[in-house]
Formats: sequence, C-alpha cells, structure tokens
Amino acid sequence: MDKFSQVPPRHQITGLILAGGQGRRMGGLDKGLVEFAGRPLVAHARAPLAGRVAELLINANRHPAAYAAWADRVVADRESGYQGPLMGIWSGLCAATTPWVLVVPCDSPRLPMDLLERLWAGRGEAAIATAFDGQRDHPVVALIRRDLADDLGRALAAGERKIDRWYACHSWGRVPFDEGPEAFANLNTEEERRCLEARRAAGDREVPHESP
Ligand SMILES: Nc1nc2c(ncn2[C@@H]2O[C@H](COP(=O)(O)OP(=O)(O)OP(=O)(O)O)[C@@H](O)[C@H]2O)c(=O)[nH]1
Repeated sequence: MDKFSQVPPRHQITGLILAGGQGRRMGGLDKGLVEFAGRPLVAHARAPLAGRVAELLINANRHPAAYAAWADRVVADRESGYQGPLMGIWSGLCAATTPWVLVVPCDSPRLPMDLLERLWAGRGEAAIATAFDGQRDHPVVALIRRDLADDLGRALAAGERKIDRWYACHSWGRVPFDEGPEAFANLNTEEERRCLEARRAAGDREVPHESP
C-alpha cells in the first residue's frame, strides 16, 4: 500500500455531528449551542471535519435554524422521543450520500484535528472504526460505512439502543490515539464545561478560530 492510499478521499466521506440529545445534565440546554471559549460547542466539533468531508451534517432535534449556520444540512432524528445516539447515527447514515460517515459528538470540543486521517488509516478492513484513548473507547467518535444503515434500522426496530452492542455485530476496529483522554473529554455538566474551559484558557492548546 503506498502512502497516498492512506489519504482519506474527501468525496467518500460525510461528516456527522451528533447534537440531538436532551442535555439533561445541563438543565435541558441544547448542548451544541452552549458556549465554550466564546463559540458554540458545535463550532468546535466542526473544526476537525470542515474542509475534509464532502458534506457536513448536523443531527439536531431542536433549533435547526441555529445549527444551519454550521452545517450543509441539519437532519433530525427519523423517530421522535429522544431515543439516544444510535438513533442519531442511523438518521445521519440514512441522510448521507457517501460510502463513509465520520461521526463526532457535539460536546467534545478538543478532538484531534487529524481525527479523520487517523481513523481512516487505522480502520484496516473494519466497517466501523472508533477512537480508543488508551483508557477508554469513544463509540460516538467513529468512522462508519454507510451501507450499515439498513442493518442499524432493523436493529433499532428490534429495540437495540446500545451502541457498543450494535458495533460488536460488525467488523469493528479500535484505533488508538496517544493524546490521552483529555482530547476526547466531553462536557455533560456546567461544572465540566467550566473546568475544561479554564484548562484551555490556561494555554494548554490553541483551538483554531473558525466562522460558519
Ligand atoms: N440524535 C440523538 N442524539 C442523541 C440523543 N441522546 C444523546 N445524543 C447525542 O449523543 C451524544 C452523547 O450524548 P449524552 O451526553 O449521553 O446525552 P445528552 O442528551 O447530550 O445529555 P444528557 O441528557 O445529560 O445525557 C451527544 O452528541 C448527544 O447529542 C438522542 O436522543 N438523539
């Protein structure tokens, strides 16, 4: 395999930001629109995808107009009732038109900028490749083959809601990232948001500024 075969082909990949949750631990706020370091969280989630994918989708169940500024298309869950991230992934897979979909959560503002390159290079023959930070798997940071959409639809119809259990039914590769857990930190509470913002302000990493 030559080195160029490891470059992710942009036209084959859709970016999908999952922002369809209820944000209960943040008092019901629409988490993707919560400010982090002066910009909405969705802007940070977008940074490692922008310019690297054929189309950028945001899966959101509230405030579609606000999200539209950060995406090519906003896609709501195909079934109502906040049924969890697997429903968001299925909704994105169904809406995508490329063979692969790169999924990221809206509430992890420090993902590696070369996330796609590394998942692509590390996926091997797997149909699903997820990030592993050396301690934990991050199932919602995933490169997934779009042709699994029908299977996922059937699994959801049969009541499946657990991401790992559905992944385990397919060829699933875990791609190690040596940055450590900080790069995949996700914000569930206002306190976590404040702490991560303070660490960032302390200067441990600069996040590139980007406008919609
Ligand atoms: N489409 C969709 N995405 C969801 C749903 N629930 C969670 N997510 C997404 O999955 C990722 C992880 O979500 P969590 O932090 O576990 O859930 P949350 O709803 O955002 O927050 P909590 O209500 O506090 O659990 C985030 O990117 C969410 O936007 C859902 O019902 N539908």
